[in-house]
Amino acid sequence: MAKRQFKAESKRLLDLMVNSIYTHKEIFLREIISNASDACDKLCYRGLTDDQVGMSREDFRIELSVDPEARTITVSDNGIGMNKEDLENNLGVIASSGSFQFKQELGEGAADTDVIGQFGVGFYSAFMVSDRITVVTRKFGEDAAYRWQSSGADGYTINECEKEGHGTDIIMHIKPDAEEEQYSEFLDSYRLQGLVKKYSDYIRFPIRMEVSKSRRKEGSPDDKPEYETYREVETLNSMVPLWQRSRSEVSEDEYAKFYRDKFMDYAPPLKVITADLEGAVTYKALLFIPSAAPYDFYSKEFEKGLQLYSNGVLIMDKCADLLPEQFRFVRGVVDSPDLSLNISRELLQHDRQLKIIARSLEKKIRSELEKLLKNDREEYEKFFSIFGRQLKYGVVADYGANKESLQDLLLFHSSTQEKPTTLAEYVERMGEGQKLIYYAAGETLSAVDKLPQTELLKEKNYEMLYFVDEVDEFAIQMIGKYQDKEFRSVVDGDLELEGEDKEQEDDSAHRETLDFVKEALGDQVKEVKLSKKLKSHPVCLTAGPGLSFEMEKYFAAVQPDRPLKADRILELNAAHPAFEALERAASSDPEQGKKYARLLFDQALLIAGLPLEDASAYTDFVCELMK
Ligand SMILES: Nc1ncnc2c1ncn2[C@@H]1O[C@H](COP(=O)(O)OP(=O)(O)OP(=O)(O)O)[C@@H](O)[C@H]1O
Repeated sequence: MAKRQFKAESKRLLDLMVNSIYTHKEIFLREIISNASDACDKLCYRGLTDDQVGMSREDFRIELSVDPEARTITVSDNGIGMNKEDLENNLGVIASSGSFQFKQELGEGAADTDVIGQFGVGFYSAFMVSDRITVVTRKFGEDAAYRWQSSGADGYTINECEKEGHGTDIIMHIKPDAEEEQYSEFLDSYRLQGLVKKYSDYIRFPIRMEVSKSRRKEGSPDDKPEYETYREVETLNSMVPLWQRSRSEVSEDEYAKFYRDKFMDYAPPLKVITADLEGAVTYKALLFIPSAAPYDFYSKEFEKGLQLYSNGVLIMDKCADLLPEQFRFVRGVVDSPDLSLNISRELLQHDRQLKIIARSLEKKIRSELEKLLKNDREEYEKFFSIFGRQLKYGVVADYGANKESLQDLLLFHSSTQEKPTTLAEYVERMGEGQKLIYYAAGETLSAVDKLPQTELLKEKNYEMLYFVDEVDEFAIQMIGKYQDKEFRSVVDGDLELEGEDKEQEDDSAHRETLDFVKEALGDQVKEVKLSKKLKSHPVCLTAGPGLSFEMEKYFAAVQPDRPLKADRILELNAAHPAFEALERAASSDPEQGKKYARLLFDQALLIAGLPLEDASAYTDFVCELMK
């Protein structure tokens, strides 16, 4: 038969196929196997209403064979098969193929390789690894069989031939090795087995291949065992995906094994989440919260994402769009029959469906965490110690778009509680007169606990949240108010305690001293005032509203070339002997008074964990006092 030409557009798609980058080429097997599975499905479906078929689900199979000498890989199925007309219509027209339409939507030259890597491109992907493809096929219920052959863009031929039984053999003639592309690797049966496991493990018909195995020779002595290789047909795929089975049928051990194998984790997951939705979109999801953070979790290198399947066939290994940032630690799989390997059905529609799935997963994960918090506090605390920081980042991200949905999942250390507390629990413990939610931030719990600014609140038995994560203050500022209660930094803010005001009057009694200190320190401090918070300590530093010291430290670390500086307000304890000494020196020996002012300021910087401007001058002066 004369050679027939592909439609003009088809040639362009073939070009795209052949020139795609190498790492994506391995998906050809997935595509060919998916087609074989579809063909089995079609006949199986017909068998439901047509007695002639005489086959049930168990009778279908897909066979994979490889001939390294002839350089061929063959995928055979006993599905519906094709007649001449089908071959013309299905394998002669690539223009209807999904990736082609997609490429047209994107415009010339756009993201070619990603299209191929992430989505199905159908039968023609076999040309990425083959220089010739032969299809031998016989349609169910018909006598004639046909051989379709093509070497790519220059067209194809169809001839009648012999074939026993219905179904299709796809014979791929693998390209010779090129400089950078070792096509021969696909002729290695281990490599093919690996590809089936990776992409087609959940195809619901057995994918069988004759494989080499080794066994001990019968009768060989124990002390000198001899081995022989033999060939055996093996089913390569596990067929039933765990996520298709209902939760009650699967043991925790099975989930744990699946998780470890699939996500290469040595530890079992902290929590298993299953979701099964039918409606506007239908999907099943099997998600895991790991019991340890991957080493690169809080770095830019970490890639979030869920494995995306369409009816058991892997479409994307890490689909980032399915996971919101705050839950980026979740691993797992999502399978939706609504997503096709073929992206032809308008990419936009896919996008919309992905979004619906993502939104539904977000809700599901959140409600599972809420349940865990409510029902198994210990386990939740464990979870929070590993991934809590990510939830706080989630509060801050996107200008606080998710703060309401996340705020009740947060835990903080508390000055009065042994275990971390939620905001709701804190508010419930608040006394009648307490208007604000107090917090203190610092580098470690013990450093925060020793901050002089916490003295007064401790004395009055007020509870404080202790922040030691750099993101804590940002998260709290983003939340703004919780149950109508404002947050107030013990370190930086006015505590607004009842009966505080009279101390304010005393300021005037020491006005001269305070002005003296301000003048001595100049622009280094914004204000010098008497403290309402200090009890036994002589001095502390506060930042006032806005940027806090912990935020200043954060910015110094992440953008050292553009540091942001918090205001420095020096608070002095008028009841402390050090203040009295300062006051005396200020009037009798101003030079000495200036040194005292500097000394107290440096001490305040040290307590706040801020760098001293001149550390050696500070130590010199302390030594001088010791003389
Ligand atoms: N093994 C097979 N048995 C029967 N028909 C087949 C087989 N392989 C391919 N076909 C036919 O050829 C058509 C084209 O296949 P192709 O893989 O290019 O696209 P598709 O399967 O429709 O979409 P996708 O891009 O999702 O794979 C199929 O729709 C099917 O009708």
